[in-house]
Amino acid sequence: MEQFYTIQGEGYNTGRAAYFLRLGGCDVGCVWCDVKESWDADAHPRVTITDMVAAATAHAGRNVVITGGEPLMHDLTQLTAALHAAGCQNWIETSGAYPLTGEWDWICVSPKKFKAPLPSVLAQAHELKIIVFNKSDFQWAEQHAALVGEHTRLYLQPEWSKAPQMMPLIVDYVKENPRWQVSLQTHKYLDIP
Ligand SMILES: C[S@@+](CC[C@H](N)C(=O)[O-])C[C@H]1O[C@@H](n2cnc3c(N)ncnc32)[C@H](O)[C@@H]1O
Ligand SMILES: Nc1nc2[nH]cc(C(=O)O)c2c(=O)[nH]1
Ligand code: SF4
Ligand SMILES: [Mg+2]
Repeated sequence: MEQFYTIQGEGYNTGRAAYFLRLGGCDVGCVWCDVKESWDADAHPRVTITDMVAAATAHAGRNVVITGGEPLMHDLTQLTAALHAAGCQNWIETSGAYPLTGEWDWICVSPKKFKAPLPSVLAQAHELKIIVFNKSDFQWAEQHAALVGEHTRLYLQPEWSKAPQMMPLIVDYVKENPRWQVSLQTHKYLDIP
């Protein structure tokens, strides 16, 4: 759908330069999704793997974030192998609703109520990033934290439109439950892609 070189705004790798490949297509249907224009894969031009790798390696950075849309609706075996061959670190942003394909250096799973994450994907997550839209999401977060590995980093990120109301609750929750960390969509505050 789109490609851009920016700073990873969210989660564990916040602040690091990364080239983003946003793949079209998602059927998860989050009511608050901030890229609904990604949902229809056919609305976007097709780009070859060769062109994606060339674009991703045309900058100084070698971190690549594959996101979407839901990137795991595509078989990512060939794309991630080509990126690795070109010297890239492959990071994914996924809801976990589809089986994991591809070779990954960092897996961020952000599970959704609208389409359940697969236990096999949760088990491989380096990072669990829960979007907090209302108070009940803390309990929901704990249910998913029980399904990830013992070393998985745990993040609570406010849904953007609810951040003013949810942020005080997230701050209190993290102070009481310090195995969780705060994640903010810092790129939105910085007004960068
Ligand atoms: C647009 S999604 C694409 C990747 C994948 N479909 C997913 O949901 O993880 C990228 C990240 O943005 C988060 N996100 C989407 N809309 C958001 C919103 N309104 N507020 C906060 N985070 C949001 C998602 O939870 C996910 O972690
Ligand atoms: N800067 C920046 N960081 C991000 N981290 C995850 C994003 C995404 O939409 O997947 C995203 C994004 O859209 N921009
Ligand atoms: S899974 Fe990701 S891309 Fe799909 S609707 Fe939800 S936030 Fe948007
Ligand atoms: Mg985004």
